[in-house]
This record gives sequence, structure tokens and C-alpha cells, in this order.
Amino acid sequence: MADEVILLSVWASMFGMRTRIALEEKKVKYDYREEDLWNKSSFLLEMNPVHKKIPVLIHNGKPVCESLIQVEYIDETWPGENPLLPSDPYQRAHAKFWADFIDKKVNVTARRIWAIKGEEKEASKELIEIFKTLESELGDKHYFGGETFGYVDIALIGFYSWFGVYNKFGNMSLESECPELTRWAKRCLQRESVSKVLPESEKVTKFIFQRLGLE
Ligand SMILES: N[C@@H](CCC(=O)N[C@@H](CSO)C(=O)NCC(=O)O)C(=O)O
Repeated sequence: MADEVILLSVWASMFGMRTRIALEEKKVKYDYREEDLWNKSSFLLEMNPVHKKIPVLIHNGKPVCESLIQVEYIDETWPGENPLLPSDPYQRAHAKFWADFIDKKVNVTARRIWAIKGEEKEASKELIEIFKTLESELGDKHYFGGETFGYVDIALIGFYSWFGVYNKFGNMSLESECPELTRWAKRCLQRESVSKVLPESEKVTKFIFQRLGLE
């Protein structure tokens, strides 16, 4: 029987983008279903009763929750094309460290720029520092894992589509503050798996302005 793969997500979610990019990298056919987080479907609530969040990957009826876990699951389940995680245990641990750093630091800080009034300035400074830490980890490598696009790149790249939001609310230019990271993001966007999934920055910005009643 052919695999049934369903992905519940939201087009603007940097977490959902991770799973979509991984599926595209592996050339896995999947049924994409857009969720409305202000009116969650019963299917989402059934498939992710603990967190009630997207993305949720449902493979032959079995839900896999949490985007980084989904990326690893996809890598293990469809091992043929484009390995996403290193096979060497130490390199694997190193990749997971940086994906964990991204999960612990980036969204929680970036969100404060646009979602919490009065925190824009402080949070913007902190986000730039976080991105500079990632720039030094990247160094002169093409991708975080070296020559091949992989797990840490997938963990981070979705946030690039939100740079417009962070710049607007933080009154800054992340592209100028973090030129190496910007060059890396544009390199990732040359991959079809990324260009097919990442929304235009302007579309995300318009979406947030509408959600916040600013236009
Ligand atoms: N650690 C998780 C985060 C998912 C998440 O925050 N999803 C958000 C939308 S994206 O910001 C979500 O589903 N929010 C709905 C809610 O909080 O009720 C992951 O990596 O999958």
C-alpha cells in the first residue's frame, strides 16, 4: 500500500516550513492541509491533543508532532534522497545542538519584537546577537553542516521569511546587521524545496499587520 502522508500546518509558520522542506527534499508526496489557528479543526485536536499546535505530520494514520522530530522522522523513514542529518554520531549531536539553540532562542526573542509592545528595541538587539552567534557557527561554510543542505538549515531558514516583520517592528535591517546569514538564506532559497515553501516576506508582513489590526 502506498504511504498516506498528511501535513497539517499554516503557510506562515516557520515551524511548518521545516516539515514541508524536509518532505520536498525527500520527494515525498503529501496532502497539505491549511489550518485556521483561530478555529482549529477537530482533526488537528485529535492528532495533537497534547499541544494542539501545528505542524502535525500524519503518516498512514499515525501522528508525529513537533517540527524537529518530524524532520528527523522524515529523514529516517525516507532515507534514500538527500540525507538531512549526519550519520556520524558526533556530527549528529552537533547538528541537534544548533537546532535546539534555534528553538530555544530565536522564536521566543523574535516574537517579542512584534507581539509585545515596548519590547521591540531590547528584543531586536537580542535577536541580532542570536543571529550573530549563528553567523559565527556558520563561518565560511556553505551550509551549517558544511557542503550539503541539512537539518540546521531547515531548522532556521523559515525565519528568513519573517525578516520583514522583525525589521518593520524592530526598526532595523537584519540584512545589514547579519550579511553572512542573509547570504546563506539566499543560497538556501536557490533550492527548490525552500523556494517552493517559503512565502514572500511582504506576504508575511501584510498578514501580521492585518492580524494586529494595523491596516
Ligand atoms: N515546537 C513546536 C512549535 C509549533 C508552534 O508553535 N506552532 C504554532 C504556529 S507557528 O507559530 C501553533 O500551532 N500555535 C497554535 C497555538 O499555540 O494554539 C514545533 O516546532 O512544531
